[in-house]
Amino acid sequence: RVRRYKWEVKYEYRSPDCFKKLVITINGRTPGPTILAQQNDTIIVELKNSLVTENVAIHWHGIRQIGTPWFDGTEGVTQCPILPGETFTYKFVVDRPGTYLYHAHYGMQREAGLYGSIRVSLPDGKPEPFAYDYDRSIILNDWYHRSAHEQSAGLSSLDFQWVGEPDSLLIQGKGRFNCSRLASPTLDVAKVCNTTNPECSPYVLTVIPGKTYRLRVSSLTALSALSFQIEGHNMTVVEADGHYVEPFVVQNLFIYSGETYSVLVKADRNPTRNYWAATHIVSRNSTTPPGLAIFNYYPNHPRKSPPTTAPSGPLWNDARPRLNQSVAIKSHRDHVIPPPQTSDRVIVLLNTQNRVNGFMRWSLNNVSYNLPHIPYLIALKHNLLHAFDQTPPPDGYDFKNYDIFNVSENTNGTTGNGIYKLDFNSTVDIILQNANSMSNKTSETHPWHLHGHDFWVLGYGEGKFDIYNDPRKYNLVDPIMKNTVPVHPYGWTALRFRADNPGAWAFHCHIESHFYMGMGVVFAEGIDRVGKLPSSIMGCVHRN
Ligand SMILES: O=C1O[C@H]([C@@H](O)CO)C(O)=C1O
Repeated sequence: RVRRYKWEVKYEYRSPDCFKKLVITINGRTPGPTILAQQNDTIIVELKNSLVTENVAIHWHGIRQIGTPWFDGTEGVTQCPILPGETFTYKFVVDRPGTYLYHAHYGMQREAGLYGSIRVSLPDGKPEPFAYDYDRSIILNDWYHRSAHEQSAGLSSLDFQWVGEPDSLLIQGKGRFNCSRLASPTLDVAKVCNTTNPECSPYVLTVIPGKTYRLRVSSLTALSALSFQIEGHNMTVVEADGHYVEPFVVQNLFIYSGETYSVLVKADRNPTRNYWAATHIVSRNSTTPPGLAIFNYYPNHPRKSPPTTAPSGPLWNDARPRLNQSVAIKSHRDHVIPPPQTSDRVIVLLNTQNRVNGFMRWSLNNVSYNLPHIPYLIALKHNLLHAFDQTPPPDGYDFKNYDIFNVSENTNGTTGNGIYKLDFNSTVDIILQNANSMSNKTSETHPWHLHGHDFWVLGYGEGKFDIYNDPRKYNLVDPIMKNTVPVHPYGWTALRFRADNPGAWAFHCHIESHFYMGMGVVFAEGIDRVGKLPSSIMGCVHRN
C-alpha cells in the first residue's frame, strides 16, 4: 500500500510549555502528524518548505532506506537541502514493523519542534510476541526558549556560549514552564508566558481499568538523557528501536535521544484516581523541572490532578542503574538475529571535547567533523574528488598513552570531512570509547545513532576498552539490534554491523549541539550499487 502525506513546514508561534516562541510546525502541528503504516508500505511525503528564509531536510530515523539512500534526509550527506518555497518528495518503503521517528536533519532545526512519530505495524493477522489491548505513542523532548539560531551562533563563536540546561521537558509536545520566573519590570510576562493557556495543559493518557497498553515511548531530546515512569505502575519493556526485546520489568525507563521503546503497562491500580507520568533528566546536574503528564483512569476527569506529589526521579549521577538497563536489553528469544561471530574491521572512536583554533568542538579520535557543501552521496556517485577530504579519518587513538579519566593534557584537535569507506558486505565493529570532557571530573552520556543500518549491541564496559580481553565478553548469542545506543560516562560500547546497504550514512551523537560541534562520522559502502540519483536531491551541485 502507498501512504501519501502532504506537509507544509513553517514557523509559527506556539506555547508548548506556556512560553510563546517561534516553533517549526508541520501542517500547523508540533510534534508533527504521526505516520501510520504497515510493514512494506510505501510512504510518500510531499514536503513544502514554507520557512521563507531557511532550508530544511527531514530524516526518517530508524528506516534503513534500502534502495533509496538518497531519501535518508541528511543534509550534506545524502541530499542538498530543500530551499525555501520548494516542494520535495520523499518516497521510501518501511520494510520492518516497529516504532520509528522523523525529524529535521539540518542545522539545529530539530529542537525548534520539527519532529514526529512513525509507527509501522505488522501485516494483518501476523501476531506480535506479546499481547495488549491498545497502542499509544508519546515522544519525550527537552525544550529551550532561546531559538536554535541563537544557540548555534553561540556554539560556533570563539566566545563560546553553551546552550545550558533546557527550560522545560515536554511529553508529546506539552510541558510547563513556571512563568513567574520571568518576572521583570520591563516585560509584560502575561503576553509571552501564560500557564492557563490550554496549549500547555499536561498531556493526558486515558486508560480503561484492567486493560493493557502498549506505550511507545521515544526521545528526541536536544541534550538530555531521561528517565520515564508512571507513578505506581511497572512497565515491561518489549521493543527497542524496532526489535523485540526479551521482556524485562522496570519502574524507571532510561531513554536517550533517538531511542524508541515499547513498554506494556497494565491499568491495574486503584481506578478512582489519576496518576502522574513523569520524565526527569539524568546524567547531567540539571535544574530543569520534571515533565509531567496525567495517566488518567477512565472515567475520572482527565484534567484532575493526581492526589499525590509527582514522583522524584532517580539520582542524576548514579550511572549504575543506567548501565544495568543497557546490559539487560537482549533480543527476544524467538526473534534472535544472530550476529556474525567475527568482524572484518574494528574502528575505535574516542569521544572527546577539543579545541580547534580556539573553538569548542567535539571529536572522534581528536578529529572534529565538518559537513561538506556537496553531499557525499552525490560526490561519491559522480566522482567529485574535490568535494571532501580524500584521506580517511583515523581508525583508533593512542590507546597506550591516552588517559580517559582526566582532562587531556593536549586538548587541541583538528577538523575534517573525510569518511570511512567500508567494503561492501563486510562486518564492522565500532567501539565507542568515552572519556573525560574538558571539564574536570566530567564524562557525559552520548547517544549514538547510525543511519541506514541496525547494529548488534555486543557489550558495554567501564573504563578503557581492552582490545585483547574485552571482545571475549561480547554477547554473540542474543544481542539486541538497535539504531541508537548510549555510551555511558567513562565507559565503552561495542557495536557490530554489516555494511550491506549501498549509500553514504551518518553515524553521530544524537545530542543536537554535539553533532553541530563535530561529533559524527560518515560511512560509505557499495557506491557502485547505488542506482541513479534523483535530480531532486542535487540542487546545490553544479555539474557540467
Ligand atoms: O558541549 C558542551 O559544552 C558544555 C561544557 O562542557 C562547557 O560549557 C557541556 O556541558 C557540553 O556538553
